[in-house]
Amino acid sequence: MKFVTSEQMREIDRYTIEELGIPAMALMENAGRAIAEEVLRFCTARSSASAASPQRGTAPVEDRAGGADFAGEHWLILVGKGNNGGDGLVCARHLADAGLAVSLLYAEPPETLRGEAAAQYAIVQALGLPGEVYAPGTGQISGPPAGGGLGRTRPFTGLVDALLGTGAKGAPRGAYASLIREANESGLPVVAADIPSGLDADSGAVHDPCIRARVTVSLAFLKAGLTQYPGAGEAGEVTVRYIGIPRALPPGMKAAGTMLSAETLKAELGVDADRPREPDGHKGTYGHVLLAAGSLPMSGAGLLAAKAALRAGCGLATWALPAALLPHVLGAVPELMLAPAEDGGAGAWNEAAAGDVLRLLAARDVLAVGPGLGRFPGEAAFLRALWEGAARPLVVDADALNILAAAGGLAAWPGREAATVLTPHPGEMARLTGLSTAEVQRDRLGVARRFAEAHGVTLVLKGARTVVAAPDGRVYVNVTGHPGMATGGSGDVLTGLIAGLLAQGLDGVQAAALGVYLHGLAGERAAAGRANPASLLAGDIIEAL
Ligand SMILES: NC(=O)C1=CN([C@@H]2O[C@H](COP(=O)(O)OP(=O)(O)OC[C@H]3O[C@@H](n4cnc5c(N)ncnc54)[C@H](O)[C@@H]3O)[C@@H](O)[C@H]2O)[C@H](O)CC1
Ligand SMILES: [K+]
Repeated sequence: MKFVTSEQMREIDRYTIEELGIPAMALMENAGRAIAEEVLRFCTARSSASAASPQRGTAPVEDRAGGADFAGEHWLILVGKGNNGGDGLVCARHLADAGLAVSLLYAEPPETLRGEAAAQYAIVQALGLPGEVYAPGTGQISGPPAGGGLGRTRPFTGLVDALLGTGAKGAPRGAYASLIREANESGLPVVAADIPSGLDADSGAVHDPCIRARVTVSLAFLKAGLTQYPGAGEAGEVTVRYIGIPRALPPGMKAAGTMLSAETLKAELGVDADRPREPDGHKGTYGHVLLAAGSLPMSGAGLLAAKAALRAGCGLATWALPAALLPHVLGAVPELMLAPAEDGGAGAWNEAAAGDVLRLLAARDVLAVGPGLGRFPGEAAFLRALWEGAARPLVVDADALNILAAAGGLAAWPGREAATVLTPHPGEMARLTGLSTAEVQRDRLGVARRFAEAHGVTLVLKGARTVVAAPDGRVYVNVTGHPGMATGGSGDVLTGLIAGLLAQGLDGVQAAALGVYLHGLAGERAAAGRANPASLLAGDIIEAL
């Protein structure tokens, strides 16, 4: 599934209306109807859910006749002054025709409505749908007994947020802000039109206030801000509804990004998650991964990454580690080959060890550097030697990223020919970019895309809804995963997994996208198998691969 920015959506609207000639009124009609259908779906689910779990001891309920009964529903439509509000007016009409009680609450006097929204206002007036202009603090939403508003006769059972859509700029202002606060305080379920009002449609940042929706009906295309937290968390269940805007983007327009799924991996990246193996495959067919990882206090990171690479299906894996550590990890993973890097007996890395790694790499296909590497004198020269000397696909993670950042970041480093994948978590990304972690998290999609394009690397910005940004600007968002995966070593597993896929001939973007997808899927499966998912260990993810 593709997603777009609000600016792209405005251009898509313009192109559809002005170049293709599809009337804006038709689009608004379809939008309002789609939102109404999602409200009805919500009501039906809620009533069947309550029916499904009747209070204990109540009298037997006669089996409901087929069609749902919405007689008990009273929905309040919060109407903004733009076309989002117009969608809400159309929605109101369709809900009324489905038998729900419907009332309208206008953020601003409806006389300020323009264009199609004004035309829709005239229709709801002709139909006599009750409405009031919002008066802050008069309890119009809270209904009886506190307020004397529209809900005085019958309490509301739900709200439609048609206040602000892709035309919003900045934090909700004035009446919109207090209306959003009252809506959230009412505790009533909210179905948001296009996006929850108060959400930044492009980054997923959440203004104060922002509607907390149970359902968000994204019109025509998924909006970028709905793919990243915290916005994704405020949107509730997101459904994208076709409203008559062609699914093909206007000529020359590239979507802001694509949500990863088995289908998009195959269609977009030519990667088959369940790729069958050739019958005559042999160890050499599937590549050989070299890991430069581990140090005295963190030898496990190297083991996890190496094991994950093998589980990813590479033919062979060699773990280069400081010589003093080697005896202690002998046999830990029998399938793994070990290679000592000169450490002077300290169990730490040093600048000279880069030569050992490059010599080993000559007979191997991929290098992953970073898990458990630690910090050490000569670290920058060590990493630079690998960055420039490794004419192979390279995965850079963890301390290698921190060393890179401490050495001044990639701006001063030469571009690399071979595939290069960096896998920072938000804190490491902050150090790499000089931003604060909060600034990274406020615009994950933009920060990742700009970095990947600027430095010609594949950038994996980890976290819920991991972002994979390609050197050519393509952006993918991963939706697999589980909170239980926020555990030490989970990142080491991902590094090994991506390296293992690179060793099998995938390019940087393919390996990163498939890697994050499988990593999350494995985490879900590992968590599902545990009574308490919080007890998940990184090793469980490897076993689930
Ligand atoms: N254009 C189409 O063909 C379709 C549009 N659809 C819906 O329209 C909205 C976008 O509508 P737009 O008129 O551009 O703006 P909004 O309704 O989102 O904005 C409302 C209005 O509010 C003012 N405003 C902006 N920012 C703020 C703020 N921070 N606080 C208070 N007020 C603000 C400003 O005047 C805006 O104009 C889109 O989301 C769809 O819902 C349909 O999908 C059909 C096709
Ligand atoms: K909205």
